[in-house]
This record gives sequence, C-alpha cells and structure tokens, in this order.
Amino acid sequence: MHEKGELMFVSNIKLSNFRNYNDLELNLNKNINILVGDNAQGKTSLLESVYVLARGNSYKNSNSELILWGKETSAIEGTFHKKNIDDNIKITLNKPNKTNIYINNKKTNKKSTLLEKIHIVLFSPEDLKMIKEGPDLRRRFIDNELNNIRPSYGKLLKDYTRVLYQRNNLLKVLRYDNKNINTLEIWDEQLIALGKKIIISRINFLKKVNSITKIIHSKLTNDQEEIKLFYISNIVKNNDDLEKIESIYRNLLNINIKEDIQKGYTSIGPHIDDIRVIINDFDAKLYGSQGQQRTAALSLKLSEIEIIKSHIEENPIILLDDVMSELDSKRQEKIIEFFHDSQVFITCTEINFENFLQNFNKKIYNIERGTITDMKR
Ligand SMILES: Nc1ncnc2c1ncn2[C@@H]1O[C@H](COP(=O)(O)OP(=O)(O)OP(=O)(O)O)[C@@H](O)[C@H]1O
Repeated sequence: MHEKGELMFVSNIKLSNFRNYNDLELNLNKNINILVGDNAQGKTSLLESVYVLARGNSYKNSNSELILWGKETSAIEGTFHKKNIDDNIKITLNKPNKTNIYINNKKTNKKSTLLEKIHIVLFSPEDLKMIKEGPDLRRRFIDNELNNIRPSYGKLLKDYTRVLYQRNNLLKVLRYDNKNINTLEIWDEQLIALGKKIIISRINFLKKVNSITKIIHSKLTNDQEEIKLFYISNIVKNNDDLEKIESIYRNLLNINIKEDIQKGYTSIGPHIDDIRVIINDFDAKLYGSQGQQRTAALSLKLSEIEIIKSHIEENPIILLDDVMSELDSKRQEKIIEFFHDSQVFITCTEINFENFLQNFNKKIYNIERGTITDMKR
C-alpha cells in the first residue's frame, strides 16, 4: 500500500456570511483538526466551507442555503499548500445561485481547475450504509472512485446515461405506436458500445479495490475477517462471457424487448449492476451484523483514499462529517491512525479518543454558536 505521499493542506480559512458564521478567520493544523461542540453550533458548516473552497460547491446545500440568513452574498477564502506550491483560493457566492472562483486573485469559471488542483475526500454517515442499502450506493461508490482517478470515465457514464434515457423514451412511445421500432437498433448499438466499456472498466477496477480492501479490512478486524468483492453483472457471468459480451448484450436486449416496451424501461445493462461483498464466505448485505456491515463499508472507503493517494502521489485532505459518532472507540482509533499523515477535519460532539490523540499532531477547536476557541490540550 502507498505509505507516504506529499501532504496537501489548507493553512487558514476566512469566512464571511457563510452559514452561521458572520466573520471568521482561523489558522488550521497541518494534520488533525477536531471540530467539537454541541449540536447545531457550526461544526459541519466549518467542514463544509473547506469542501466549498475545494470544489466550488457544497455536497449538500445550494448557494441560498450557504449564505447567512438575511445576506445576499458570502465569501470563503483559504490558502492551500502542496509540495512547493501555494494557492490562494477565494469563492464568492451570490443569491440565488451564482458562484465566482478566484485562484491567486485570477477569476476562473471552471470548477474543473479546482478539481485538478485540490484533492479532497468527504466521508459521511451515508458512506457507512453502503453495504446495507440498495445497489445504487455501491454503484455510486465505484463510479465515483473511477471518476476520481480517470475523469474520462465520468464522460463515458454521462454518455451512457444520455443514450439510456433516449432509449427509454423511445420504449414509452413504442408502447402506443410501433412504427419506429426499427430505430431502436440505433440506440441498442450505442448502448452496447458504451455499456460494455463501463462493465469492463468496473470489473478491472474492482480487482484493484479488492486487493487493497482485503488488506485494510484484515487490519480493521485484527485478522478476524476476510473480505472479497464481486461485480454482479446481469450480462456477463464469467470470464468466458466477457469475450462475447457484445453478442450476449444484444441478445438479452432482444429477449427483453416486449417487457421493456411494456415498462418503458431498459431492464438490462450496467445501470442495474451491483457489487457483492462477501465476508468470511457469507454475503455481508444479507447476513452481516450492523457492525460488520459498517466495518466493511469503512474498508471500502479507506481503500478509495488509498487508491487516490497512490494515483496522485499526494495525501488528499480528508473530511469526516459526523462519522466518528457512528463508530466504536476501537474503530475511531483505527481511523485516526489511518489518517494521521493527512490533513483531516473531524466533527464530533465529544472526544472519546482524546488519550489516543496524544501521539499525534492535532488541534482541537471548540465551536459554540458560530464562534471558535482553540483548545490547547
Ligand atoms: N444560511 C444560514 N444562515 C445562518 N445560520 C444557518 C444557515 N444555515 C444553517 N444555519 C444554522 O447553523 C447552525 C449550525 O449548523 P451545523 O450544521 O454546522 O451544526 P453542527 O454543529 O454540525 O450540528 P450537528 O452536531 O447537529 O450536526 C444551525 O443552527 C443551523 O440551523
């Protein structure tokens, strides 16, 4: 596994009219930043401001929700460091939904420039539900991971979704009027070409995730559990099928055509695939305890971070939003151990892992109604 990469970090942040922060200037620690306080004091808002700086938008709120109530604009500014490069980033938000991005005082409208410069990984309680919930979270996990390290995968996925949407629209029309049934073939061929690439990319990538997750999961469970991941495709069942994927795909689309026209929906393709997670030979979704499911999700998420680290040869900034309270103390400690050589922001209502923290470079911020005191411990 990738052990040491260059550290990327943000050294200070300045907020004006952002959520419940009127005016805030804060120096940040290079490593562990703990944001502690009661509910509704501003912990998540501070963490969210780092995300907005890095991406140009929030992961959960629109501009109107980010701007302090009663105000029309908001600004977030911070300095990011990596290797020998320092970048000053400023984002201004205007109601209802205008965003301006400034990098080293130069205006740019491209969020992709931020994406290329600043690497950040958000970890939220939703990630811990990845095993227990439906396949869409697992598909999203692998798609996001692939997109993070290979942006062309995002374009492939977008093209597939567009063709699928058009094919589904045609299916709905064919239910009442089948005079254009011949045009279906055009969409089918595009769907097959794009869908095949998605399936092959996912299967190959999962092999990589598999080996890294296996090592992490074994560490998290003190060698008690072995985890294995399998891509479940409704088109290819084994390696032999992969050789003839196009003809199998075409055949299945044809077999399902009547039913698909009835439903107005394409029932075959990577948009309904899944990832099966096996722990010690049982299916974690069906038979895993809640703790086992969470640990498996944690292993998957940590493997994502490892893969990003080795790909960009840099330790991305990690945001842990409300994740600690979902984990027992042993797992909280493992998480800190895992991230201690990255810059990490952790929100929590109380610190159960304080003794453990003694060994690490950290700063604890006490947050109370949008004001922050730096706790010297
Ligand atoms: N646009 C806004 N303007 C002013 N205050 C806001 C705005 N949006 C949210 N708030 C308030 O900011 C406060 C802090 O919210 P935040 O989500 O940061 O809390 P938190 O400390 O993370 O709490 P929890 O532990 O419950 O998750 C809340 O009281 C929230 O209602």
